[in-house]
Amino acid sequence: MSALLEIRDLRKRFGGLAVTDGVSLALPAGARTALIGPNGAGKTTLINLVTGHLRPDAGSVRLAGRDVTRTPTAERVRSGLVRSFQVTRLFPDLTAREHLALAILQREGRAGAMVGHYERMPEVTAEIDQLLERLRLAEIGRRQVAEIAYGQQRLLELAIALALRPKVLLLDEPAAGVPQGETRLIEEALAELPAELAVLMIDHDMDLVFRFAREVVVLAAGRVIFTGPASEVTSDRGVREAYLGSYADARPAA
Ligand SMILES: Nc1ncnc2c1ncn2[C@@H]1O[C@H](COP(=O)(O)OP(=O)(O)OP(=O)(O)O)[C@@H](O)[C@H]1O
Repeated sequence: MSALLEIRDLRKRFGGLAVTDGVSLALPAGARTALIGPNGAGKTTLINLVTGHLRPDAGSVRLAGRDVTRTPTAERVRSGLVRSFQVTRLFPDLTAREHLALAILQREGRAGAMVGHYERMPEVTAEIDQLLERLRLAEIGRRQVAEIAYGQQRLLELAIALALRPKVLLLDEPAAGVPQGETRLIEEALAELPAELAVLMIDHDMDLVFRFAREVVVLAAGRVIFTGPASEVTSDRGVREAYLGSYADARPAA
């Protein structure tokens, strides 16, 4: 089957620096791929090129076979290319339910101004209930974001992303900043993502990477230096020496 997300020979320079230097990768349906690499390797830039927040100098991005290299971000989202919202993009005085109503209305192409009336839309409230249940957030649905724990805010980001019905989901350090006791809930939510969804996750936490990802892509100085099964990344000499440091002896969870 052809890839849901296909990146071909993508290039981006900032001044004299080739930050994305001929990157190609493909995610089929159901992919669980981690994008790792040292600070400054170009991970965030690559994600920004894929979402359309940045424009590449060369190369292409295809979504479900369609070239979206020049497509505006909002249209990519509507086509199923979704990046998880960051906590910093949540509205502190809106409730979790209101955030999900906004995402659902946006997906349906209905005006955000209707969010004040969403409780009178049974199909919207039913979907909100389902999403909250799925992310174990049912109890805090009516609380303002400012009042809920940070781990719950990160679960809400995932719920919002799922409300947009993604085909491809890009996750930027989904558990970063979450206190130890709450990371299990995030990992459970990640483990329960729809099977057919293609997921690309950036993370520095190698324990999380090994538990989540089946495939790992290692980026260094803007180039892919390894693509392969998570079980093989730590035995790759170049990756071991240059990029995993103290994790070089780690092994994927059985
Ligand atoms: N808008 C920009 N203008 C100029 N240089 C930039 C810009 N954005 C990123 N860079 C540079 O590009 C390189 C790659 O940055 P990027 O943030 O993509 O790396 P990263 O792998 O995500 O790093 P980290 O793990 O620290 O988040 C860095 O050297 C950074 O300074």
